[in-house]
This record gives sequence, C-alpha cells and structure tokens, in this order.
Amino acid sequence: MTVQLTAHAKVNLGLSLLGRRGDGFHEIDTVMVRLDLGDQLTVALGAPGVRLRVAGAELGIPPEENLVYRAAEAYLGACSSACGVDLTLVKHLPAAAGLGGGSSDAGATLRALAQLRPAAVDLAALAAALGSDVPFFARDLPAARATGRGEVLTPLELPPLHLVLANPGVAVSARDAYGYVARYGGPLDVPALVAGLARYEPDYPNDLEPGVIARVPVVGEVLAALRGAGLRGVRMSGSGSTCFGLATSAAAAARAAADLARAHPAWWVRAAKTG
Ligand SMILES: C[C@](O)(CO)[C@H](O)COP(=O)(O)OP(=O)(O)OC[C@H]1O[C@@H](n2ccc(N)nc2=O)[C@H](O)[C@@H]1O
Ligand SMILES: Nc1ncnc2c1ncn2[C@@H]1O[C@H](COP(=O)(O)OP(=O)(O)OP(=O)(O)O)[C@@H](O)[C@H]1O
Repeated sequence: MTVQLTAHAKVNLGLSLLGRRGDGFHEIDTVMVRLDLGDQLTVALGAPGVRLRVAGAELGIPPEENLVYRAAEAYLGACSSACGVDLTLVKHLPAAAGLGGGSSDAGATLRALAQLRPAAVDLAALAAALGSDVPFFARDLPAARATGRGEVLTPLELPPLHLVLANPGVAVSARDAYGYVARYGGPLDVPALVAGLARYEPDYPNDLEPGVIARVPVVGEVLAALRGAGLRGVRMSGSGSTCFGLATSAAAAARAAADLARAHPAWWVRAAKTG
C-alpha cells in the first residue's frame, strides 16, 4: 500500500512573542495558514527499517536527520510495528525559509503512516516532540491560531487569500531568529486580524521581523519590493527569510509575482493561494 500527499507550506499571518520560557522556547501567539504550494511525499510500507530518497532541492543533511525519517521512526517506534517504510520526498520548498517545509514534511509523514498503519498512538504528542510547527501540519488544518510554543491549536475559518511569496535565497534558522528578539509583546487581536483580512486591510505583527532585518538586511529589501509591487499586509513569514504580501485576486498575484521575478531573477518568487 502506498500513500502520496502534498506537504503544504504555511505562512504566519501575525506572530507575537509573549515571553521566553525556562526550557528555552518562547510562548507565541500566531495565525498559521496552509498554502497550495508544497513538497511531494510518497510513503509505502515495506521491509523493517526506514529508507528515504530525497529529490529536488538539496538539503545537505544525512537521511537520518531529515524530519521525514525522524517522523517515520517515531511513529513506527510508538506503535511497536515490525514493518518498515520506504519514503520518497521531492523538495520544492526552500529550507529554513519560514514556510515550515521540514515541519510539514514531518506532519505529512505522520498522517500517511496513521492511514497506512492505524495504531493507538498520540499523534499530537509525537508531532510536538518533532518540532513546534509539526502539530499544525499533522492535523492538516487550513488555518489555526497556534499558542503555547506552537502546539496549542484553535482551528480558524478565514476568507480565501491570494498571496505572493518572495525568498532572497538566504537561510535563517528559527533558533537564530528567536535569539535576536529583545522585547516581547501582547497576544494577537485575532478578531481584528480576521476583520482586516476580509477588508483587504490586514494588520498583523511579526515580532521576529526586526531582529532578522537587522542581521539579514536583504529581508528588508524583499519587504520593500513586495510593498512596491502593490501587495497588502506585507510581512516576513515565521522566522524568515521568506516574506509575503496579499493580492486582491489570483490574476493580481500572478502579475505581481511575474514583475518581482523579472526584477529579482535570483529570488524564489511564487504566487500562491490559501487552501
Ligand atoms: C517561527 C515558527 O515557524 C512560527 O510558526 C515556529 O515558531 C518555529 O517552529 P519550528 O521551526 O518547528 O521550531 P523548533 O524546531 O521547535 O525549534 C527550533 C528553535 O526555535 C526556537 N523556538 C521555536 C519555537 C518557539 N515557540 N520558541 C522558540 O524559541 C528554539 O530556539 C528552538 O530550539
Ligand atoms: N524534510 C526537510 N525539509 C527541510 N528541512 C529539513 C528537513 N528535514 C530536516 N530539515 C532541517 O530543518 C531545518 C529547518 O528547515 P525548515 O524548512 O523546516 O525551516 P523553516 O521553513 O524555517 O520552518 P519553520 O517555519 O518551521 O521554522 C533545515 O535547515 C534542515 O537542516
């Protein structure tokens, strides 16, 4: 039996840091939305052991460090399964980019294995142990408010959104981005945020953005270019370096993405929609 699925990217429509915890993580308040872009994952049950083949963008890490491999090991270990798994991952998303690529691959692996080999395992706990963003992807939610360190999820209903994403080709690790933050704020005003989206006048913070711009100035250039392309609600996603803006239609997003790609041929630029 084989399962094939898309490991969708996310963007953060707002990210507030409430404070640093004793365990080194931060209490956050964020709205995460699933996009129609992603990596492709194929999962098949097989002989004992985990085997992973990665194609597409180069990650430069050994297979055992890949979150897909770690998710499969964790799931099969938790259900004491004698069977193994063959995994094929085709990477389309840039890594360490604020799009949750690795986390989404891990979440998709857990979902695929839960379908192929149902077992009484605590999927949410396995997901949280793999990373703060993994619980969102393990539930395959279109949109959610995420609190705690990202694992406390409240599903949200949002209007469909058209976006343009731009990444300047610089990797930013989440650990570094959190390490740059010196000041903390209050919780997100989610009802105001949702009302702003509906009016195409969105206003949401990203408390990681100023620290990343200070250390990785090209992120400031990406934000300015997205604003210059007429996009609304321009922000960095998560820990960066991908930034995004909202367009009022699919055609407007495609036009803005084409203009940006022409002006910045070295950047990774995509039009996307939520879903
Ligand atoms: C920036 C976001 O993408 C927003 O959705 C996430 O908060 C990051 O989630 P992630 O990449 O899954 O992060 P993890 O792999 O759990 O943690 C990587 C590192 O980021 C920092 N980290 C992460 C999440 C969090 N709530 N507080 C943190 O301080 C910690 O230094 C941690 O060692
Ligand atoms: N399948 C994977 N895809 C991408 N990165 C992976 C994967 N497995 C492990 N990693 C490691 O995880 C690191 C973070 O990658 P990822 O793409 O998840 O970051 P991100 O987009 O910043 O995610 P987030 O928004 O969750 O912080 C990479 O630098 C890479 O070394």
